[in-house]
Amino acid sequence: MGNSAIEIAGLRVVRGGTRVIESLDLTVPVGQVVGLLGPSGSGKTTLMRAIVGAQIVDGGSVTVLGLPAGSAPLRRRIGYVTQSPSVYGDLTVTENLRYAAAILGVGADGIRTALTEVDLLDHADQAIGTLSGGERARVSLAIALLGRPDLLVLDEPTVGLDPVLRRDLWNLFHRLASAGVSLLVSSHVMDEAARCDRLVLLRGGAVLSDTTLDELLARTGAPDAEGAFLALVDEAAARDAARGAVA
Ligand SMILES: Nc1ncnc2c1ncn2[C@@H]1O[C@H](COP(=O)(O)OP(=O)(O)OP(=O)(O)O)[C@@H](O)[C@H]1O
Repeated sequence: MGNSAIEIAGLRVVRGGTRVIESLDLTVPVGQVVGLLGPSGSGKTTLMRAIVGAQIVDGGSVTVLGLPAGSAPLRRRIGYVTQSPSVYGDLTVTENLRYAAAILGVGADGIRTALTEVDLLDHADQAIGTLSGGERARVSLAIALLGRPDLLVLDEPTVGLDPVLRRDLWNLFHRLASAGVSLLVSSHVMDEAARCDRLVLLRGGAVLSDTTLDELLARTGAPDAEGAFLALVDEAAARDAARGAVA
């Protein structure tokens, strides 16, 4: 697997007859927090689905932890949190974790560790339906952490969270990365870019840029990630227009 958690070459995805991703190449290094940023509809969720093996792909290769995406041995090694996580509202936090833990063969200690990591021990016996949105989001993350995954794929995990919780979660992501976990975290909140080791900017199903925030700011001369992203979008649109003029 070398130093890459994810290697994607020439990925092509068609959904509902629409070409959503066209020839996408991407490398996600091991032990880093990589942000996947881009406007609504740019293909973030589709790309994540392809990485976790939940998306039929039409071409290219997706290699995850050295294995083809979707391989059975990867199931335990990847933690995936979707935008609408499925937890059982009438069960308690612990009961939900116990259910997932039984599938993964994880014991009571593992449940306690996961709850501690997301700071939910105080809510362990509370029914999911009575939790706040932020608490519920952390239950999903705790479930994803249960199998001690090598790769975490998190689809907008901080949506709707207050600034304190968002900061705490990003601190947790970096603690996990320091322990060797690789994280791919999508967001369309550009101020979260500053918290990532690397940034992948998507537009129209293609990678517009894959670099560090510092390099991105230096390259575009923009004051922040949002400005840099807009500069790159304008640059790409100008290129598209020039190509159209030649054709
Ligand atoms: N089943 C489908 N049929 C047709 N088009 C689809 C289907 N699923 C997704 N798409 C289209 O694929 C594109 C990418 O969707 P995707 O959910 O990956 O974007 P996203 O970047 O995650 O968006 P958001 O930030 O809003 O969650 C969108 O234009 C969407 O409308």
